[in-house]
Amino acid sequence: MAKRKIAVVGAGLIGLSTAVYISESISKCSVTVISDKFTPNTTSDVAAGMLIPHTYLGIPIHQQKQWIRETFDYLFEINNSSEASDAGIHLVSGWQIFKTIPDEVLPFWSDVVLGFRSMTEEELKKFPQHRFGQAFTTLKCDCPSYLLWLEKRLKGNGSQVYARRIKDLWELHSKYDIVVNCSGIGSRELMGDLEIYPVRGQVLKVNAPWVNHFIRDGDGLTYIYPGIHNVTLGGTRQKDNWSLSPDPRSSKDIFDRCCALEPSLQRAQDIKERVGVRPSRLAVRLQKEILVHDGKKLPVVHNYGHGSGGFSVHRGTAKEAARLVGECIAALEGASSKAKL
Ligand SMILES: Cc1cc2nc3c(=O)[nH]c(=O)nc-3n(C[C@H](O)[C@H](O)[C@H](O)COP(=O)(O)OP(=O)(O)OC[C@H]3O[C@@H](n4cnc5c(N)ncnc54)[C@H](O)[C@@H]3O)c2cc1C
Ligand SMILES: O=C(O)CCC(=O)C(=O)O
Repeated sequence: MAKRKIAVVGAGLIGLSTAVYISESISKCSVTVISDKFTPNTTSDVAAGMLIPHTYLGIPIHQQKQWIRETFDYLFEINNSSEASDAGIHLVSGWQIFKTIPDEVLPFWSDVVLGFRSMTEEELKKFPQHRFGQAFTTLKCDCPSYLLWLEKRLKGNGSQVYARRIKDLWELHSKYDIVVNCSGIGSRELMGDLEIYPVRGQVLKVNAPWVNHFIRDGDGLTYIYPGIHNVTLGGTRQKDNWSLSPDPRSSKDIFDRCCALEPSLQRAQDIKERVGVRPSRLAVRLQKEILVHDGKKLPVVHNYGHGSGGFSVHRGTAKEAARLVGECIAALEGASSKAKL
């Protein structure tokens, strides 16, 4: 049986992790990643890389929890292997703090991360403006390192990677049997999907190696995430804003908010501004679609719209996309056997 040719459009966290999952789990296919941008120039490169879930209002909680758990387990295995440093994966402990007691004292993902508990009164003394807090250990990655690691894995198993902008997925029809669309915010134009919208995020990457614990304000706007090479200070969430230029006023505001939580950051050095546009959608679009032109068909699997939580669920959504690709291959095999009869 001939190998089925799969094109994956997009080389962010979602495209590369989906391509890796397909190439490592489906034997009867060859995988090619096609993208107009690669690391270090994708939204995924800007991500803080914290496994800290964001709720998708349009997806059942049990489904989201499964994606988070699959992602946590996968990254935890990398963390415990000799690949950890190359992949940029590490564990990090810290606090999520709240000015008022949240509705969800025990979030649905509390048994996925490690050692989840309420903060003690003693711990809360460090944050006089906050009344409640949660302490836990989760996984974090240095996203540019992880993207390079995923790309290396792909090339190592014989997959191809090409730079090209796709105007219409149908362009890929003559060369590929199945297309997997992981174009993130690019799907707004590529698919004409107006349900996906940009949410601009600005962060600072600073040198402050003495900061070892993460601190996240429960409102999701202010966070301090220590990583391997730097500490990420966030952030902003600006709906319908496409600007990739850093805004100096936002940088000052971020810095001041983070210093209010961790005053030692006043001594931080080498401050760099980074901006990304989150591909936000009520629900991740994870589904099959058959494109039809002049009686010819092209099966497409969509995997885009991960918003603020792409890193936290990427392995789970990659697995689901690969399952849908498997269904497309089975349908193509069924159609070609019927044609031979
Ligand atoms: C400031 C910030 C901090 C964040 N922190 C976290 C975090 O800590 N934890 C977390 O879980 N998530 C975080 N996120 C969210 C996370 O970054 C996204 O969910 C994730 O990066 C989305 O990945 P993606 O691959 O879909 O998109 P992208 O990284 O944007 O990749 C899309 C790819 O598709 C390509 N493409 C698009 N259109 C076309 C086309 N027409 N032809 C060819 N190629 C095309 C692009 O070039 C690109 O390679 C953060 C986001 C921001 C902005
Ligand atoms: O929300 C967080 O705490 C992690 C960073 C993030 O996901 C974001 O800024 O979108």
